[in-house]
Amino acid sequence: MNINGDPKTAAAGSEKIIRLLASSLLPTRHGEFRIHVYQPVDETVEHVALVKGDVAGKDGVLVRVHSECLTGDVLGSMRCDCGEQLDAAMAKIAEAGEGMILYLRGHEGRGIGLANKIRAYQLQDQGQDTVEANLALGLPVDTRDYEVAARILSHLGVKSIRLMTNNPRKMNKLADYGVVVNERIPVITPHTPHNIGYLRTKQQKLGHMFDFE
Ligand SMILES: Nc1nc2c(ncn2[C@@H]2O[C@H](COP(=O)(O)OP(=O)(O)OP(=O)(O)O)[C@@H](O)[C@H]2O)c(=O)[nH]1
Ligand SMILES: [Zn+2]
Repeated sequence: MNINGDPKTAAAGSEKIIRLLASSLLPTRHGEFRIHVYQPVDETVEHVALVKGDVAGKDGVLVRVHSECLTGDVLGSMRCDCGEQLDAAMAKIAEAGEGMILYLRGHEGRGIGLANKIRAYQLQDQGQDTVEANLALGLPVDTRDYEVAARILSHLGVKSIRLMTNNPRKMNKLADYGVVVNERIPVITPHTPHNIGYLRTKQQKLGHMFDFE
């Protein structure tokens, strides 16, 4: 794999080439992490790896591959479970003393972007579910790609992971890029009247694994 994006080798294959742009310590509510900012060559989007402990050369590293959700992660929206999942994943990594969050930008709205996600919310307020709303807008249900996550894991020397997700398709998509996923660890957050419909649709139409009591 080409780590630093040497353009000479970029032409050799169709692999996405990533550059490590910057790194620093990052104290958080969940203790100290190291933040790395990556960017694929010829793209402007910046992705984040938030790492705790020494993960290089390790097997079974606890990993959350998190799709950016401005409304849930930053604004505390209760329409989805993203913000709480991110918090729960960081807490679990802190407890374990080792692991990482891969925060993928450009995944907003399962790939349709923020404005379209908000348009989809408007349709959901009129009775459509999260899948129907995307389709009604003439947009795909999920365009997310996980190659950059695989490249970052490889750059950081991670040998295999325990993936924190309720979405088995995410495991498969990472595996398609060569990531060895040893185990899926559920990230279940409490449901509320605001997100129960959304969670049920994810379970029924998108293959997410939840047990509703
Ligand atoms: N299009 C659309 N995107 C949404 C909606 N609600 C949340 N999202 C986006 O969905 C992404 C998260 O995907 P989810 O399907 O909730 O979960 P996942 O990442 O597939 O699976 P987990 O690992 O279990 O969280 C984030 O980028 C959110 O911005 C919605 O109603 N419509
Ligand atoms: Zn969300």
